[in-house]
Amino acid sequence: MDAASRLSQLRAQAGRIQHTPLAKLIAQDPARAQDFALRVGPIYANFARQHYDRDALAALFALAQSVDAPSRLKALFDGEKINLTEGRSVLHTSLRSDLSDAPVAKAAHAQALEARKRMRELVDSLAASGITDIVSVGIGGSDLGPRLAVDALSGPKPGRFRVHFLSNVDGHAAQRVLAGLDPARTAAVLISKTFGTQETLLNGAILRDWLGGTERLYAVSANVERAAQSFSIPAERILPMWDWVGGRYSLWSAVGFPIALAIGMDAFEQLLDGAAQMDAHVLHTPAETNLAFWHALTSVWNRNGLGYATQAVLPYDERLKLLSNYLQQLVMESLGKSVRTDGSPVGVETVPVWWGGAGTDTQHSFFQALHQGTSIVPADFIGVIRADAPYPQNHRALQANLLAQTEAFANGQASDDPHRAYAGGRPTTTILLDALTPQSFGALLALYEHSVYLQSLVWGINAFDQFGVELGKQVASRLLPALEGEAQADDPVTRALLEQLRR
Ligand SMILES: O=P(O)(O)OC[C@H]1O[C@H](O)[C@H](O)[C@@H](O)[C@@H]1O
Repeated sequence: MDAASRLSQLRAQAGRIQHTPLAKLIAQDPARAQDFALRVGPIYANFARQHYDRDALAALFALAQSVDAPSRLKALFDGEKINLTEGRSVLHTSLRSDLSDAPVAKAAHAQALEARKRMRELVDSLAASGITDIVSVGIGGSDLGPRLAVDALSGPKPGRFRVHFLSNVDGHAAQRVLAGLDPARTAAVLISKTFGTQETLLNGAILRDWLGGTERLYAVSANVERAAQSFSIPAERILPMWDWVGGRYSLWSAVGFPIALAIGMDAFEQLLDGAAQMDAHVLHTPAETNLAFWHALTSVWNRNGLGYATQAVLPYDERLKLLSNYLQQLVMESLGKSVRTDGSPVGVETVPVWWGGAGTDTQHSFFQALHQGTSIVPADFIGVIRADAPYPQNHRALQANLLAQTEAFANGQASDDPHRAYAGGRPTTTILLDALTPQSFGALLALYEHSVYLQSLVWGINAFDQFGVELGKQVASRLLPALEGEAQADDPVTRALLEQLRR
């Protein structure tokens, strides 16, 4: 049976068990509490509270085999041009791992090591200077990963530098970031794969003028010439990236320069080691015991089997509060497609809307809807076993809440009063990190990356292009003159709005 038929049969599979309460599925097969769980290094994940059974899982693993998922994973690591619409290799794994003998992957790994050496030298030279603050200017993939990593991994003690992030083209963002900073003690890193992104070029110009010149300006780009020309930055202060790294997969490259400045180069390399550990697991482990396969197939089940339209990510750790922002780009920019790589319609639903936030705060905002709303929202709960904060009673309370929520979501609670009844049947995966370290954090992000790629294989879509974001950019550049002068817009509604904006 081909993948398309297997995919469309997931609905029938789901129909078989959809009306069996999740709590009953678990009670009928209590061994799933152990059997539906995996550990990979510092990460433990338990899928027992997903609304499937062993037969459904068998169908999902058969689906993965029918798209040759293991050999296509190898194709990614080997640097085959799997980004078909742009004719590119996709080698973010070569930034942290050396798992392939293919010459193109070997060459990419060598380039990555060389860039890392230069990055260490730049970190050291900045550390030896009088600079106290770094402003990282970038957006999308050139912002979200470093911003998350710095927030997650900066310890309670101040590091060598304070690292600030500037992404939004809204001038209030620049105003806020620069307030209180001293230009004489600040350096700026302009990060842009293309060096053609409007937001980054405008904010970069603000930084250059505010710093009073280009002396403390650094850049990271795949377009070194453009970076050098447009901002007069000398080559020794520009770190490279390459067209074989997608923006949303790039924090492992020199795009991670702000991470290395915030937590140190050694800790940055530990982050890469954690991702490398996950890479080796995902590449070398059979699907049935492979964490990325479990994660990806669970997402496909919730989307195409059960038909759930959104997915939440709920870290029970304040340090991971930006994870949902990061995953929104990783997952939704990668999988937000309606046509297959050959241009034909996908024929099934693809990416759900990803959203979330940190517990326990979110319990007091949107959890009501998750417990009793009419839409069922599958969720990844992420907890940390060992706390590093000095308040053990708070950590126990945090963990109790995580356990309580996932249990209540699954089991619900009957009541004669419909207002006080909980239907249950809300599926969750619980992911636990031994501790939040650069390694475990790197492994976690690599897990999500691989899960995204595996989902794209099942749907037959290209996870590595993002043409959908281009149209808005084109229209914006057409409309800019209309805001600056008298030019008119063709669209009648835009014209009416322009009249208001020009008042
Ligand atoms: O790194 P840059 O070239 O400046 O691109 C920054 C971002 O902008 C684009 O709109 C893409 O949608 C993102 O994938 C990319 O990460």
